[in-house]
Amino acid sequence: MTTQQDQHLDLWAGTEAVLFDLDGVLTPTATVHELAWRRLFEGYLDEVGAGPAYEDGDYFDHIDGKPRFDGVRDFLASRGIVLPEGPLDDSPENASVHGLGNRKNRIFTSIIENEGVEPFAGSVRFIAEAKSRGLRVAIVSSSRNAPAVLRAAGLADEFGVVVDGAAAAAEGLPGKPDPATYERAAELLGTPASACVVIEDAVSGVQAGAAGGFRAVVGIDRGAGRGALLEAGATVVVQDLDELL
Ligand SMILES: O=P(O)(O)OC[C@H]1O[C@@H](O)[C@H](O)[C@@H](O)[C@@H]1O
Repeated sequence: MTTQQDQHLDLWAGTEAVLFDLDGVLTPTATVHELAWRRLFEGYLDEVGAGPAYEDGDYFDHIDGKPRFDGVRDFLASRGIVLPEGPLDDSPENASVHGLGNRKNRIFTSIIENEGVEPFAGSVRFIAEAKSRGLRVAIVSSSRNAPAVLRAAGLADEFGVVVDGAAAAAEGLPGKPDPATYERAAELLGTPASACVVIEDAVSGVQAGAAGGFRAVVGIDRGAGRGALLEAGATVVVQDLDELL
């Protein structure tokens, strides 16, 4: 149980930019990631006969919000399994960190292609409100699929700055919970961290925002749990961005 409480937040006063996580914040794709990870690890644990079985909590405890291959490593570590890294483009059939990550990605992209992506209506309204107030906006996502998800959701033209998993890897930036990707987005927008608000749904992402000295971190509880997000350093926790309009 958390002892943390929401703090007072006057959202618009003193805010010059909003840095949005993508999956679970603007689009319901966090649940698609969650499902793809479940299918991957249920299949893998079954294949190698390792236990304990994959559970819902595993996603939030070891994977949520982190870059793809960190998610593979951290989940396997929870079961005491260490696999070779393999090459970045390792075959999804191979039992390596990159092979398993690529296997998960094959599952994720096939779900997105079949089902499409509809953004959260409250988040679309929030982006419009922020822009109408003259605020700068950026995406900071651990996902290498962020540009494709933004396109599928019809949001690609809204953001001039997108720091995604591929950009972070190319620049050698550590992933969430490290604040480096958020700091890079603030730098690209030309806005000091103290004037940026971070919006996140994952514990690792809230930790990244809290560690970066940003003006505020808004947590959206899409399953991680209100207490866990406050404990991780969220200034306030909401169920939907509509609540802040
Ligand atoms: O495998 P991808 O698309 O590069 O993304 C990895 C991660 O991307 C994040 O945005 C999700 O919140 C994670 O839970 C996910 O595992």
